[in-house]
Amino acid sequence: MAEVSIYLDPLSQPCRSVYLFAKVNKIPFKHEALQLFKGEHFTEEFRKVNPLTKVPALKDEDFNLSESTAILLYLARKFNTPDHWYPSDLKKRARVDEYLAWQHTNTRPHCSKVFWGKAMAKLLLGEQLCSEKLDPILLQANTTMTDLEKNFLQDKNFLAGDEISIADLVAIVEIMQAVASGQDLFKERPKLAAWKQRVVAAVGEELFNDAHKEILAVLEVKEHLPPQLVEKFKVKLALYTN
Ligand SMILES: N[C@@H](CCC(=O)N[C@@H](CS)C(=O)NCC(=O)O)C(=O)O
Repeated sequence: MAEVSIYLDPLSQPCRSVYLFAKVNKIPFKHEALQLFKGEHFTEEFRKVNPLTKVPALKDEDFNLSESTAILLYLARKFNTPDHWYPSDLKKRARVDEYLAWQHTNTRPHCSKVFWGKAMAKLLLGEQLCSEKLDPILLQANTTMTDLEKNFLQDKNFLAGDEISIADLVAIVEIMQAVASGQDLFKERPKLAAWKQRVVAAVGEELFNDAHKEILAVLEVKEHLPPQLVEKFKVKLALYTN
């Protein structure tokens, strides 16, 4: 049986959740490293794997799959990972599904906007967005953190129950994107910070740090981005943070 190929760039938060999940579960896979900052996701070769030109993407023989949450569930089912990641119990599974659905319009865009408004703006324009634009973005991200704590984490160890699940991986990587831009969303949130430590312990500190080392150094990126990419990114920044 041929190995599954997974296309990843660690600067991408959904790539990190897939990477963490595959590694912590010792899933054998061919790591296809793509660099978004070099525009490597626009090659003809990658378009054949994912015509949407986004990472992560998976290739399993003649089967191609995009979307991190679909990829996570595919890997969980194909490799029959321990039950706690995506519980077979109806209600426990529904809790994971509930978070995976919610995050698409909450944690994901709201933390990502912090990253674009701070880190990407610095890389593209030399400085973070003005406070008139950034303040509402930060307010939205903080409101989402409150919702996450109150409605999902509550008094449990992890977001969907007392054991770690796919929901925790999908959440932590998004929050870390804001942290990497210099916005520590865990600050003054001891409950959320304690949850983060439990997630780190569950996946292993070494693996967690390995997955996050590039994004945590993103502000030190000195290399020049290809000019066509800078133009694309500037359009996204303007649209995304308006
Ligand atoms: N909903 C998708 C999001 C994928 C996505 O937006 N990936 C970004 C990196 S975080 C990407 O590949 N961006 C490249 C581009 O838009 O040019 C998932 O969860 O996999």
